[in-house]
Amino acid sequence: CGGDPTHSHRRRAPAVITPPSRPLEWGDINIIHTTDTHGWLLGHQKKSAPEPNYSGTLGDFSSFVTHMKDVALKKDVDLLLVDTGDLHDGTGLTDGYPAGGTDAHDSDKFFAQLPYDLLAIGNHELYHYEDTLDMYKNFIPKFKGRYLSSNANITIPDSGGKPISVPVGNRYAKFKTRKGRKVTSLGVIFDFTDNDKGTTVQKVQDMVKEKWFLNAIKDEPDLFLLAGHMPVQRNDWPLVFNAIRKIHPLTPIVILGGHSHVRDCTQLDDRSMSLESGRYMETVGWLSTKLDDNKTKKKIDFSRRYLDANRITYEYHTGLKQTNFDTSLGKSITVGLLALAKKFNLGYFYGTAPRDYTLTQDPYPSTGSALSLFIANAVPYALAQNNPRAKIPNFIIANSGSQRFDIYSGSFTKNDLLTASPYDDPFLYIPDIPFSLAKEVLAALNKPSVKSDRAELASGSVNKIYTEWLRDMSKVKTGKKKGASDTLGYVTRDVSLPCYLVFKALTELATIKSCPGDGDDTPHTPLPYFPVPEYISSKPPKVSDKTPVDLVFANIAKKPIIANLNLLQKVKVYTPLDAQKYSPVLLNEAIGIYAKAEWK
Ligand SMILES: Nc1ccn([C@@H]2O[C@H](COP(=O)(O)O)[C@@H](O)[C@H]2O)c(=O)n1
Repeated sequence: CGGDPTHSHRRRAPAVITPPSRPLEWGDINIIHTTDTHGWLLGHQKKSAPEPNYSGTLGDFSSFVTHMKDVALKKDVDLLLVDTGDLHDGTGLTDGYPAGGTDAHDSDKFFAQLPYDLLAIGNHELYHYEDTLDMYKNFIPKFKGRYLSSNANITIPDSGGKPISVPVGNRYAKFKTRKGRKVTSLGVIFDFTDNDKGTTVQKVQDMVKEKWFLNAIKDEPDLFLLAGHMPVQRNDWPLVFNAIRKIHPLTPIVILGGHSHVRDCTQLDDRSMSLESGRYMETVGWLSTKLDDNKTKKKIDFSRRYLDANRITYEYHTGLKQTNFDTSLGKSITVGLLALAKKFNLGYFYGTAPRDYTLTQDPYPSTGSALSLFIANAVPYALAQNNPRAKIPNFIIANSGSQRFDIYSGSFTKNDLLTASPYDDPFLYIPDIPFSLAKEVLAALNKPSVKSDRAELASGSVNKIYTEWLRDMSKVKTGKKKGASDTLGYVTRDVSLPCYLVFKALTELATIKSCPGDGDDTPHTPLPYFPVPEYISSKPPKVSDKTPVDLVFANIAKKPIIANLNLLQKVKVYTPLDAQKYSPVLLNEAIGIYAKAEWK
């Protein structure tokens, strides 16, 4: 396709699903891993490639897990199911609830029907206090001590009404597998700072000094199973890993990470493996290990695989067919999710999208860019409706991370709107900003900074890790023979970069080794990729640099915008109180309002 964004036959490719290339390798302990599911529980429903690769529903996944448990029984080995967070925010099933409801309250009931052995909290469980409270009261108790939040707390009233801060889930779990192996588990989240009032996140570097932590890791299990919402590269895993290694130099350690939405695998040493399994129910992770007697430093045998989440994959690995694959639980989960979609009116029709709009397969800005559609067309249109300030020139800034998924040509529904743009954030404005200053703020926000990896993650630029992964992938030559029919999809190279440098115990530098061999279960041809800035803006108004404009921005960008306004001028000190509500229209309504008017 030569990078030509208008030449889009690649996106209209027929919806074929390539089967896996080879059977899974089973060990003594085997793990199925999900992460960052973000409400994609009915799977990816669009017909354009690569969406059919990810078309399995949570019901299909449930049937898969049931059959895999049977295979494990026959092989007489252990099989564990683990999730590492971010169940909220991402589709109509989580975000399309009627007024007065709570995000993911209904979809979580389906998730809880799966036999998860271990779960960890994600940052999307902490953006809104009411979501965390709902998890605390209604979801977490269903997992009987296996939902972990080692460093995340919620404040609730005690029996006398006094506020107390308690772990949202459990700090750690110790359990025995079916085969009687002892497992010690933690559930750690990165140093997240955008959490809501009434929730707290303790820095990982402080958590590892806590008495409860040192007590929890004191006795040697057969396996340390560390689940956490934290990328397996460029983050704080080495802090937890090193604390354990100090006491247990030979015990196998498996790390299951998340948050940056990539497929990734690293090894912190020869007796450990760290796996991250993508996002949005696109990927199901597989990790297996053959244990030894923990007497020598020799390499432990690990394998890992990234499965495309579809029925062809599930049937292939369970040796079943269309006709005998579905379990009654699996079927009832899918039927229940479809009923929820109906109840939330997710088929509500806004208009017909005239083409595909993508986040990274088209350049920004361009007519095919979903970011351009949002910030240059939809937001200015939606915010101008019934707005007394509409005649005052404005410059609108949003974080590109606020847009979460592509829009495909054809029917554009409430579910499509919420997958593309799920956040119900308000737009704020600061009046009388000279236009030249407004432009400087945007430039400053997008300036590459020399932030530490930890600060980068805390500031939400995890999107950068994901897009860098897409960029690296788009350069991979798959070596496909002419005429071969690899479909579009992820082409993971865990060895794509020699090694990332990470901070080890905050002082020493250490290298992290990528996992050997090919991780993808199904071969693909990579998608085209174009870079995106972290912040995007509306088209500049046709005014002079001195003209005062309304600087309008998405609520989540308030802190960095005010900080930059104060860095770039000294006439006035801006505070959060200077930011006022610009319009009753919320971020997740803008494209719908535009589509209703423009996409007949
Ligand atoms: N209300 C919100 C919450 C988050 N964002 C943006 O989402 C990105 C983080 O999502 P992950 O799934 O990667 O954790 C990040 O770009 C946040 O700024 C938002 O825009 N509004």
